[in-house]
Amino acid sequence: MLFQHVCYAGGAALRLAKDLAENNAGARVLVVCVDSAAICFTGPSENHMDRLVGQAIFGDGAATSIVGADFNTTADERPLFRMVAAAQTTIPNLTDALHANLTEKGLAYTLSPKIPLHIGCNIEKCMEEALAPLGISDWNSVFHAVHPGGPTILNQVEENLGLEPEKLRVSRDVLREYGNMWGPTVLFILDEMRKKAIDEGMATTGEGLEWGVLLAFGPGLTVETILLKSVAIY
Ligand SMILES: CC(C)(COP(=O)(O)OP(=O)(O)OC[C@H]1O[C@@H](n2cnc3c(N)ncnc32)[C@H](O)[C@@H]1OP(=O)(O)O)[C@@H](O)C(=O)NCCC(=O)NCCSC(=O)CC(=O)O
Repeated sequence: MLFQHVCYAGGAALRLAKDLAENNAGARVLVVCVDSAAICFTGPSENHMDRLVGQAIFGDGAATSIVGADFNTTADERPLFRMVAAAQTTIPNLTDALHANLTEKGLAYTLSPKIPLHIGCNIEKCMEEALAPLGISDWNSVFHAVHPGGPTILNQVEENLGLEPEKLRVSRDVLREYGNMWGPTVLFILDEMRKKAIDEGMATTGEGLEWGVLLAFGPGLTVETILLKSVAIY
């Protein structure tokens, strides 16, 4: 069980499930990702404006996913995305930017106003590490499932990667509809993305594209990066 992983839990759980599935022939791993922002609810404090920010954007969420390797078409199994590679990176010297401590009063967190900038400055390196083996350097040629830590974080990712506005539409839609649900958020985004692809008659689950990335951020600052391959929609 992974617990208290907060915002990058969805990426970490998928990465771990991928390892388990690939190393246990025939295994199907049920990922259950649940977070409740109630654990960090506090009254307003002039000394902790960041907690007001969290209370404004955080939401409760739960999502599940089944992860397997060597899927079985005869059993009517239909994969939605393939996780080709997964990595966790810690951006150095930023342990104070975002941290959460379990206390008697619940989860007490600190959000530096500079989190969006820190993520923005480091995001391209994560993209390069994930996509260089495929020779991809045009970030608009892939689909993006980006954890929407807040609107400014998405703006920074968009700006630093030179993304067209449409690229983060699903991340923005999920943030607007449900809030930042911490770990489950990226699973909501993958689900919305493949539903949107079906509704809009696209060729693949990844907005009609072949390759994509899942990016989840959290305390550390930690970045979970998963290289995804979409699946054709028939
Ligand atoms: C909170 C916002 C939605 C507000 O956006 P707006 O465009 O309305 O306004 P803004 O960014 O100019 O900020 C308005 C005022 O709030 C202040 N302000 C913003 N963030 C603050 C923070 N963390 N602590 C204290 N003050 C803060 C600004 O300095 C500014 O003050 P003044 O008016 O005095 O100039 C945005 O700033 C945002 O998306 N921030 C990122 C939130 C975040 O940290 N998410 C990570 C959650 S954890 C997570 O999900 C994991 C992860 O992502 O790593």
